[in-house]
Amino acid sequence: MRIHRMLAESAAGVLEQVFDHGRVLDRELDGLFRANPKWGKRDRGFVAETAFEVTRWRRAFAFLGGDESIAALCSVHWLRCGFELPEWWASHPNEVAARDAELAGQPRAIRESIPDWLDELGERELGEAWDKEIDALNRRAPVFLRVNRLRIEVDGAIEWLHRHGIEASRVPGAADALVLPAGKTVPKPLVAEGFVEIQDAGSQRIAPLLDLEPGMRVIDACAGAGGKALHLAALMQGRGEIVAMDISTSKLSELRRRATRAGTRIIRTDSWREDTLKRYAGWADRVLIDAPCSGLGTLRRQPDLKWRLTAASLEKTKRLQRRMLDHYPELLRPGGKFVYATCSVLGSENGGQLRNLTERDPRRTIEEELIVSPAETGWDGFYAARLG
Ligand SMILES: C[S@@+](CC[C@H](N)C(=O)[O-])C[C@H]1O[C@@H](n2cnc3c(N)ncnc32)[C@H](O)[C@@H]1O
Repeated sequence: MRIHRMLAESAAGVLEQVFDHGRVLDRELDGLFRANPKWGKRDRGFVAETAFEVTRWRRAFAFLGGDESIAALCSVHWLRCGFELPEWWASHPNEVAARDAELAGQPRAIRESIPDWLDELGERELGEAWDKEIDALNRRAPVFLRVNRLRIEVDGAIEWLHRHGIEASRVPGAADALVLPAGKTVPKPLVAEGFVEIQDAGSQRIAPLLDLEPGMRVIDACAGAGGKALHLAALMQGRGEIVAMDISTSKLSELRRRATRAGTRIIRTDSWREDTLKRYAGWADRVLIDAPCSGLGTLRRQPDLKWRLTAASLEKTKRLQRRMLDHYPELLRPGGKFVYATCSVLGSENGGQLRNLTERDPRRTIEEELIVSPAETGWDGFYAARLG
């Protein structure tokens, strides 16, 4: 197999942005593909796969190639995929295959390609379980869909996808979820029809924890582009009121677009302002705090996170989580309930935060707790708990 020069250089350019300038991998690839609309599916696939796999296996590939440069890391990836390295490419590492056998004997941080500080933190917080969780978080994730039950039933969705040549299967443990075969996805125009949303099965476990009833008033306090808000609307069968809040107005406009597509009219967006807490105090039956977090549970889909995250940024995020837990429950009416959720596998962002809260505020009690382990489920890692 031959490597096309422009594609190889483009992949290396993306990696330079990610590794040297802390940019977000997905966004860099999106920008690149928008700037090169003539690239075919295979071209885009080659660039995306190179960028993702080199990001995921940065340290292991540096060990295999004996060189940390982006050119060498790409070479290792291509050699392992069976490509011939072109003579114009800057790096031609030797003995990659021979060093493969030695990789298994390297420290976990190298084998699993994570920064040392993060490996130490994972072990401190998860103990023995860290080994299998980080292994699971380094696997490639399949695409999961959530069937939009406002528009179609699960069997109907399987049938509809089949008619479009996509074989989807049910996911035990996640009622509205479907999974696609490895490497398959749903083309954008099909998603635009509103019958399904792309959403990991682990993420689909969060909204049901709110214990909703049609007609309730719900605040999704960190709604982002609405992955969970749309699910809440479906669970409420289109009856009641959902106020989707976020500090990002651009995410909320994306949410409005998705809500229209999904055929729900009960979601209203309202970006956080100084007086938001006061205006909505005591208003909601349910509040979802889907807090900003390290995102470590989603490393399969965002391997660049591990190179951007720092101990200092993690501490800052935890302080924000704590502030949210101190104030956002004020949005509840007396007797209302809230769910705190993260896509992290770290106890200190999850149960640790809630145990601190219940010590600070004895009125709060944990009613139900959910831990989604990537190693046990093959889904992204999530944590959620409902508090009364
Ligand atoms: C985990 S993401 C939410 C994902 C979203 N709920 C979903 O299911 O797609 C966390 C969100 O919190 C937002 N955020 C950050 N700081 C915030 C704050 N102080 N108050 C409310 N939202 C905030 C971020 O913009 C981000 O969209």
